[in-house]
Amino acid sequence: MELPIQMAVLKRILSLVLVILLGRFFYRLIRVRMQVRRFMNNSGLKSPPHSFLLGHLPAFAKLMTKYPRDTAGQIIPILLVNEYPELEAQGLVCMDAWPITSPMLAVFQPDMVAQFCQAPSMPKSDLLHSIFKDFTHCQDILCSEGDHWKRWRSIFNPGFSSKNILSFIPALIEEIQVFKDNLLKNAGSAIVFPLITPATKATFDIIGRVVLGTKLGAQTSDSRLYKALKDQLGWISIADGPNPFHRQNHPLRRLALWRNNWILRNEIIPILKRQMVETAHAGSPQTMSRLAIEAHLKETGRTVDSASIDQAVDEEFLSVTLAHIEIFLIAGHDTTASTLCYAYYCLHGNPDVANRVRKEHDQLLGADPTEAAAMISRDPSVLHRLPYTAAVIKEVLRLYPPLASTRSGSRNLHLVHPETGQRFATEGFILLSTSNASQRLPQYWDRPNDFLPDRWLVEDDSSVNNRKLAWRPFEQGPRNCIGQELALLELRLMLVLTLRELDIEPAYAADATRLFGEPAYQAVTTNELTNHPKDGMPVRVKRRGPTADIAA
Ligand code: HEM
Repeated sequence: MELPIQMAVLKRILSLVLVILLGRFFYRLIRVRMQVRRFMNNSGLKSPPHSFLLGHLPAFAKLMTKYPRDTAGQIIPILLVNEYPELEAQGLVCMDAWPITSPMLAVFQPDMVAQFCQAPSMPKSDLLHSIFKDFTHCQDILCSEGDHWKRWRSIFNPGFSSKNILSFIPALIEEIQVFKDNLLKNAGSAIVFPLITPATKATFDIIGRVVLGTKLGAQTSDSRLYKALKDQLGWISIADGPNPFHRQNHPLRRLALWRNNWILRNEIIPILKRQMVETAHAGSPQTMSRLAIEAHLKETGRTVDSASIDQAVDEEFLSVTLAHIEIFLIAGHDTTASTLCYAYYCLHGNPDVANRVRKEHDQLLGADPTEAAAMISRDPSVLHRLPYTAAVIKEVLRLYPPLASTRSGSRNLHLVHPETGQRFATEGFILLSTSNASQRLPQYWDRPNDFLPDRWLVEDDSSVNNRKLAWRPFEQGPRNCIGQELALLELRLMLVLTLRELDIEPAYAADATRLFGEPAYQAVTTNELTNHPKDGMPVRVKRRGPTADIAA
């Protein structure tokens, strides 16, 4: 008799839990939809059709029937503006995709972006915190705020200065040499492979040299650190709404996160401890780990030796430094890798530009490309004398920015359109700086969808001002990318050391899906946080002989 009674009680409890969950869901749904409706009515905002039950999801679903299904989410605002041209004049689009994500204001008018990214720089969004909370516990400078952020940013700023970065060049050359040799192994064969894989491993090894002063060996071995970090990226959530199918609800997620955190800690902390002992003898270049250690030893007035290290070391210092090393390793590799892939892609599609770039390299470094590495090692500052190559990279980042910044809206913040004076409340919204859109707006850019590096060499006033405002791949203001100098220099070096010896040809199928006419569109990529080229950019590699160089 007892069993049926217990079952009945269990059923009741389950029904109650279900009712509570559904109640919470519908309560939140009504609140979100009313907030969005109120916002649209009060601001007089034009919007795609908005359903009370499903928000903008039906409008997005209809829109996406015209485009590849895996188009990266950050492209949707520009597709919406193309679909509903009346939205462009507002400078922003409201996107209510709850319960997939919180409602967002995707802002593309550059002055309005400055109103929440520059003055003031609003706190980072809960979405960003939800991504990193189980990983770095948001103790790093990407996610943190206030005094904590200020203190750590000022510790690391000198490490990312131009001067310090130039002193890493010989180490970077070593890693790029491995990258080139790996590509050359496939040269001349019919092998097609996703370029993003070797590019990501190379940029990972490069950031390892800068951040930890250590060879991480992702390009040459089965690196545990690399594998754990990539696996971790797959598990950290990016849906902040109650989406039942998201990987954040996987029953083994916690275990996987714990395991990866454990591996990362065990790989990185011994390096930090070793460097704490050696720091008294450290010279230039200043790696990020050494900068953190020096700041800590200076503040505490301690010295440590190998005998006392395990007792002397401060747990809190270690965990915050670990969080920073992890965030630098993450932020510093796949953004640069996908930019590199797009650079080869754009150059292949624009042979005249590619020839001009090669000519610039010949003129600066001599006609023999095999001499370049030694010349640059002797005088790394030559990398600052490549204006056309620099313009190519800027143009690549204009067309294919790998990520967008998010901030929290607030009761105290209204965005004001500089021309119309229209005001928009921001409370309850994630604010998205939509660089994909602002960098392709026809009012800021001539022939916005064309790859035109020369636009960066024109000194005419109006276009210079437009460029300053609307080009935001690294965001602007106090929370801009700390690694931008490094990324730009690294990309220049990678092109200089490869472009005259290799032809990297995209190998998409003739009937591949396309966006804006391109098969290499930015696509949703499983287990990655930033925009990657579709299918990792399949390519074929050919070695360029001396004849090809002369012909160029
Ligand atoms: C092409 C390459 C890169 C691009 C396009 C890029 C883009 C960005 C953007 C848009 C932000 C602002 C994010 C936000 O507001 O939430 C950012 C921040 C950041 N980036 Fe990069 N990044 C690149 C390379 C790097 C590299 C090489 C590092 C080196 C470690 C790095 C480290 C960081 C860090 C630590 C922050 C947070 C800065 C702060 O809030 O104080 N990034 N990056």
